[in-house]
Parts: sequence; structure tokens; C-alpha cells
Amino acid sequence: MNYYERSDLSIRHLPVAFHEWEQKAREILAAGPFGYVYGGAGAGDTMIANRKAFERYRIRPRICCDISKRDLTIRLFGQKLQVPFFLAPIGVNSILHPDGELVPARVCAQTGVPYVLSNVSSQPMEKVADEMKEAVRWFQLYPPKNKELTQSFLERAKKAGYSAIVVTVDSTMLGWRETDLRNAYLPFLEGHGMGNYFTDPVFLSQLKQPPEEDKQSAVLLALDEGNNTCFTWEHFAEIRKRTDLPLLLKGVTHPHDARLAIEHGADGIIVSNHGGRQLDGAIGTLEALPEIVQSAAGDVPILLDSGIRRGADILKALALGASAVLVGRPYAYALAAAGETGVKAVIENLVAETEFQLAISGRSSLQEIDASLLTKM
Ligand SMILES: Cc1cc2nc3c(=O)[nH]c(=O)nc-3n(C[C@H](O)[C@H](O)[C@H](O)COP(=O)(O)O)c2cc1C
Ligand SMILES: CCCCCCC(=O)C(=O)O
Repeated sequence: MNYYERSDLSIRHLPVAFHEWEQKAREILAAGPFGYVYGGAGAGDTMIANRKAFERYRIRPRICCDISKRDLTIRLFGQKLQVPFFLAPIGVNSILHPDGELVPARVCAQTGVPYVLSNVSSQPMEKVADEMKEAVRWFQLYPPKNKELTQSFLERAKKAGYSAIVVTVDSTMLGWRETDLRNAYLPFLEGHGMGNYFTDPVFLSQLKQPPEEDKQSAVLLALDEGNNTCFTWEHFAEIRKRTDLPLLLKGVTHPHDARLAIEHGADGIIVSNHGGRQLDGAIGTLEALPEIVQSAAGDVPILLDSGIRRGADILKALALGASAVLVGRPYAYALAAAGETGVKAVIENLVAETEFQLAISGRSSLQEIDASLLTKM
């Protein structure tokens, strides 16, 4: 029996730290799905760089400050958010739980944590939106080659109440992932992650036969749409014209690209190396952040992901100029290990730990966090 099917779950039985969730997921999942979440590009060097960057910055607390009232709220694109972190877009959640993305979406709605739904979700964006009601959600786009399909995804997202679009540009070609090669595993080839494609009228109109009759051709077409290796700044500027929602670019690690993103119409930048899954030997995101913040010069908000595991990590990113962060693998492992209960526990612990860290560092609101919080070793 899966851990999430047990009816006697209580918080006492659940893992607490990231490595415990990872271990629980490893025990429960088959090698293919576990490896798909766990793996990084090549030697895994970028995942290590992400964590090392967080370790190099140390918090220098202030004392004798009134920390009796604490506030974790932030504002982004005119919306008030309860916490300074999002659940990152993670596709193919059906390899982790039968209900896929409906589970993190539901928990986000319950806890007030904003959710970024992946383009390659197992569930269609409308079904996920129904689960979230009025809660804050953004939609992540892998820009398709087909412009009509792009338009269709953007319009569907707006209609379904997604309040911003995140265009991910670091994965037009999937990274060299040795764990997946070893396991000969790619979830899409088993039909996972097709929730938005198989419900899209433009996509379906391109098929000779419906997915129920020829799944493989449909999956290969969806993958080909995302394998958009011709994508350039001009294409990004076109997407800008196609939506009036706030538009963020995810996958930036170079200060020049941050500037180009703004010049081509980005309303926000997500400093990300895709959790170290794309390019081996890349710069850790926290290391990249200060120069990007400088390059953006306050013109747009900067968000960051890749390696966020704890409240301390969140505070460090905010201190170096991020407006918010995104959290990936922690909730994916919890989803596999304990379903809704697991994702809720991870979120609640992260909120609580961030509040503890804020207070014990001598601050009572995130607006008081700046570079003076940190020293670099
Ligand atoms: C299994 C898995 C699937 C992912 N799928 C997507 C995706 O569909 N779209 C996207 O923009 N990023 C995707 N990402 C990257 C995350 O959005 C995020 O950048 C990364 O997980 C953050 O690093 P962390 O896992 O160390 O927190 C995926 C990451 C994982 C682990
Ligand atoms: C066009 C499909 C690319 C999907 C990549 C999924 C992902 O982001 C990841 O595995 O990482």
C-alpha cells in the first residue's frame, strides 16, 4: 500500500527535513519516476553549485528587536501573497500520485501559497483551476513552435483565472540526464504530462487520429512542439504581444539576458537553472542573483529557484534582492511519499520555518530584509 493511501497518517509519522522526504520517495517510487525527479544534468555539478551558493552566505542576526508581530506577506503584480514562495512548475505529477497536479493545487488553495502550473501537467489547466477556486495561480508555458497553439494555451490560461504567464526558455532541448538514461525512462513516452495538449482544440486539430486511437503520435507531436530549439528573443517579444497578463521569463542566469528580457517585454524574471537539470557545470542561482538584480535595476521583480530547501534559503534569496522564490523537489517528493498530507506538511513547515528564521534574525517583516542580513564566506 502506498504511504498516501494510509488512513492513520498523522503529522507525527511524517518526515520533516528535505533529505527525509527524498528518502521516503525513493522507498515508495519505482526507479524511473524517482530518478526523473532526483536527477540532474551530467555529473549533477549544478545541483551541488546551487546548494554551495546558499552555504557560502551566512546570516548575521540582530538582537534586542521587537519580533512579537511577524509578517510574511509580499506584493507582486498588484496581488497580495501570504508567503514569499511559490510551488514551482513541475510537470508529469501523475508519475508521483494518481491525482497529479490536483493535489498541490488543492493544498496551495488551502494554505494560501501561490502555485505555478506546468505546461506539461498531467491534468488540464481548467481542472486544476477548478480545484483552486479564487487562489493565486500562474501558468508556465513551454513556448510551442505552433503560434496558434501558443495563442490557445495563453487564452485558456487567462480564461481559467491564471494571473501571470511564466515562459520557460532553458529547456527547448532536454538536458543530458544520466539517471534517466540508466533507467531508460521518459514519462512523456508513457503518456504522462499531456493534460493540456490532449484537451486543446488547436493541438487536436493537427492530429490524424485522436490520442485515444494513436497515443504515440500525439505524444511525439506534443514533444516536438516543446522542442522549440529555434526560439529567440523575437519569439519572446511575440508572446508578449499575445497576452496582457504579466509575463515572466524563467531560466535566466546571465545579467545581460536579464536586461534583454526586460527590453523584450518581460514583467518579471525568474533566476533559475531548472534545479540543475539542464546544464551541467552551471553557476548556482544564488551566486548569479546579485548581478541580475543590479542589471534589472529595479525595473521588474526578480524571483529565484533551484536549491531552495529551507526558511534560511528563502531569507538569503530575499536579502540578495529576490522578491520571492519557487520551491520544486521538496513538494514533489512529499506528493509521492504522502499525497495531500505530505505536500501540506512540507508547505506548513516551510512557512513556519521562514517565520522562525525571520524573527530570530531580528526582523519582523520581509520588507526589513536586505543585504545587511548576510555576510559571504
Ligand atoms: C520533476 C521535475 C519536473 C519539472 N518540470 C518543469 C516544468 O514542467 N516546467 C518548468 O518550467 N520547470 C520544471 N521543472 C523545474 C522547476 O520548475 C524548478 O525550476 C526546479 O525544480 C527548482 O529547483 P529545486 O527542485 O532544486 O527546488 C521541473 C523540475 C522537476 C524536478
Ligand atoms: C517540452 C517538454 C519538456 C518537458 C521538460 C519537463 C521538465 O521541465 C523537466 O523534466 O525538467
